Amino acid sequence: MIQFGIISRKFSSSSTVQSAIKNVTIIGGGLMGSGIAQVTAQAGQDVTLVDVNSDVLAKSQKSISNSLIKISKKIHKDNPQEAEKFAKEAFARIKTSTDPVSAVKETDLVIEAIVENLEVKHSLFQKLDNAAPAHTIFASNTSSLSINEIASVVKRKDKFGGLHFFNPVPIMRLLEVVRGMDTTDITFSTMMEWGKSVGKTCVSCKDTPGFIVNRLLVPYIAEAIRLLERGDASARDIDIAMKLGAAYPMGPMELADYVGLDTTKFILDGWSKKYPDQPLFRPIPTLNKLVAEGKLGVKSGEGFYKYEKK
Ligand SMILES: C[C@H](O)CC(=O)SCCNC(=O)CCNC(=O)[C@H](O)C(C)(C)COP(=O)(O)OP(=O)(O)OC[C@H]1O[C@@H](n2cnc3c(N)ncnc32)[C@H](O)[C@@H]1OP(=O)(O)O
Ligand SMILES: NC(=O)c1ccc[n+]([C@@H]2O[C@H](COP(=O)([O-])OP(=O)(O)OC[C@H]3O[C@@H](n4cnc5c(N)ncnc54)[C@H](O)[C@@H]3O)[C@@H](O)[C@H]2O)c1
Repeated sequence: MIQFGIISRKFSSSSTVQSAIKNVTIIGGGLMGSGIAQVTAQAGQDVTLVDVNSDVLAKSQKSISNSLIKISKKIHKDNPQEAEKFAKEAFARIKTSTDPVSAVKETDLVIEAIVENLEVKHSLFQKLDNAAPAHTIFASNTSSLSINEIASVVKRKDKFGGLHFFNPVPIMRLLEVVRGMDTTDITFSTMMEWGKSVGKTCVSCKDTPGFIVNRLLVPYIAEAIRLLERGDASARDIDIAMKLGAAYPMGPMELADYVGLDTTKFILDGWSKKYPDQPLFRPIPTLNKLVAEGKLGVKSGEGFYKYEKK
């Protein structure tokens, strides 16, 4: 049975966070950014969700609205009016924008959830560093890049860290909070407290490839794709095996489709370039072919499986 951290937790942020973080800007309105915006708004904080693509923002607003309706019915299961009010109020706390620079002018925390590419993240953070107030904390939701390398282009390295959420953000209860080499104690504790304030259980990890979860999960997914590639078992049988034999909620092929095959490929490509001697990180022709064909998993309607387009 899935347990909702957000339900069992009272929506009272700790006093430190209440005074430090009132206004949060999420850059990247895709799969992860929309979920992060939602949980932040559910916790009573004001959010600006930014994407360069206004169509993405429209799609995100729709998915946030649907998700909020489901979640609010669970939180207020005996009170439909309260449920409707909760969903409405949370939705109203989320503004959208296509301009990252103006969106960070009055924010306390920026969480970046754009494409998994170091150069693109650098270019964004350089612009934001000049535009955001001095007190603003910057965090990246990167799956696989080094927090120190992302932070290398900003002046506020002491106010930079990793906040790594899991998909689907409104449901998954974990948040990995990552300290860079220059992250100060106050920045780190504010990030931990903020994570708790949005209903997540926080674990901390050094700035090491994949932090905790992805260092274990990505090689596992990669090995599953290699098993398929060798013709040892079908995608369906690999998934059934891991669900029924290891009690995983999704099999590795389903999970790769869910995470996004492009994101999975970006992670492996980055790691194999950086650690060429590690066989677990080597590129996988089957994965590369699917991505080249635009088969990115659930979000594109096809990956290892076919999906109804949303
Ligand atoms: C790569 C990155 O850096 C890191 C990562 O994110 S790695 C990926 C981590 N995520 C995972 O491993 C996810 C594994 N999968 C799961 O936990 C589950 O399959 C799942 C929670 C996604 C879906 O659960 P499942 O029982 O299979 O399906 P489903 O019945 O559709 O959903 C369960 C409940 O969650 C709800 N739900 C699912 N997604 C939701 C969302 N986004 N918002 C609100 N509710 C949602 C459903 O409505 C359903 O509610 P119900 O029980 O009241 O009907
Ligand atoms: N997919 C997952 O399961 C998952 C889980 C945890 C972390 N992450 C990480 O989160 C980040 C986002 O992943 P996602 O799956 O949400 O990707 P996504 O492709 O769904 O969304 C990324 C969004 O960023 C937007 N974007 C790109 N450049 C931008 C810019 N300069 N300014 C503003 N918006 C910009 C794109 O238009 C797109 O909508 C990546 O770093 C990824 O590694 C992904």
